Amino acid sequence: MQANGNANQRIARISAHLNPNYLKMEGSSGLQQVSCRAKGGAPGFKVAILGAAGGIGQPLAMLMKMNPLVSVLHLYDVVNSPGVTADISHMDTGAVVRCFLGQSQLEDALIGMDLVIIPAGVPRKPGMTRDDLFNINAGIVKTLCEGITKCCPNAIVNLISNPVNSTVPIAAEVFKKAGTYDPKRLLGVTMLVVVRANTFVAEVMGLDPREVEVPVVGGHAGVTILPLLSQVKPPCSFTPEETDYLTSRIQNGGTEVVEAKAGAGSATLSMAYAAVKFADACLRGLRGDASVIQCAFVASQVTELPFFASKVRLGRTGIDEIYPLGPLNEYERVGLEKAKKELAESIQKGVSFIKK
Ligand SMILES: NC(=O)C1=CN([C@@H]2O[C@H](COP(=O)(O)OP(=O)(O)OC[C@H]3O[C@@H](n4cnc5c(N)ncnc54)[C@H](O)[C@@H]3O)[C@@H](O)[C@H]2O)C=CC1
Ligand SMILES: O=C([O-])CC(=O)C(=O)O
Repeated sequence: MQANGNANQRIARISAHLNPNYLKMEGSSGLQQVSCRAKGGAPGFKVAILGAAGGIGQPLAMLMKMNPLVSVLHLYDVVNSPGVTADISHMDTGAVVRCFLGQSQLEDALIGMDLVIIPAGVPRKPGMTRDDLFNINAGIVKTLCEGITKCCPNAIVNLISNPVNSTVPIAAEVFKKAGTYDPKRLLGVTMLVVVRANTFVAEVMGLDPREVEVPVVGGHAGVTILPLLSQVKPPCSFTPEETDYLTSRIQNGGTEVVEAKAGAGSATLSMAYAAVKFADACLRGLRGDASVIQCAFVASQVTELPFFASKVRLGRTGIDEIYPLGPLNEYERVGLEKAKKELAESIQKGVSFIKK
């Protein structure tokens, strides 16, 4: 009897994580009892996704469940996280998946996390800029970051919500206010523009995109996105027409998807791919792998601006090193000045949102 009692308690505990309403549901199947005897995940990192039921959140959750470095995956949203969690939890990979629904469960979702990925917030519709999302997404990011300060102040934060050029400064100010700010652990995710740049350059040059590396610096909106085509690996030389075409296509890749989706949102699938590529790099850094380098929008002294995207080396405590921009050609120097002007305003807007 005692053994059955313990087993039932285990069933209830595990099932409650999958679906907070489970305890109010009728019956429990034999299959659920068997699953309760499982060990509960391989060794690895604990990752939370905030906004896990969204267009990015769902494929991102699926791909993180497939990542062997993840042992525990917390899926938090203000709607629909039970369905997403139930679905993903059936995948026969190592990570244990747990559901968190609504503001009252935010802190539980965050306790003990090593990495928090934030794709929460509204996406663009045709005709909008990323900055048009500020009014809604700034408040969402502020609330989520307040939760991080309380529950996992040492977690690495990957911030996806737009406008990244302002939401990263917002997050930094929230952390500063709480006394938990560590600039090495806060990273704005600009990986998607790198992924696009690799793809578009490969198309033009007839290369395999997996073998192309384009550094993209600056920020994550319009002219603040600055691909450094003079530093592409393998070394490529572009005509002025190719340079114009590639720079413009990389800067407007997000808008290309927003227009193609015609009101149904912005990039979600390529973004989930990029977010996982970036999160995996952060986890490999945390594990102690050598030479894990990616571009990200971070607190920086590479320019006179307080935040800037450039190549960073990831390590056991987040960012280990931020690389200088390297030699720029005249085209890139002009682009850099334009990028800095717009970036300065977006950064200030984020800072003022918290300081006001
Ligand atoms: N950094 C980048 O490269 C990219 C950023 N984005 C941005 O990512 C964000 C999300 O995009 P999608 O997933 O397409 O939007 P979506 O609308 O499909 O999903 C957003 C999710 O956030 C949730 N959410 C809203 N308020 C929340 C809160 N307070 N706490 C937790 N979750 C909350 C919603 O319930 C929804 O499930 C947008 O701001 C978008 O602009 C999109 C693509 C690329
Ligand atoms: O364009 C958008 O609104 C979403 C985004 O940041 C991107 O796809 O790069």
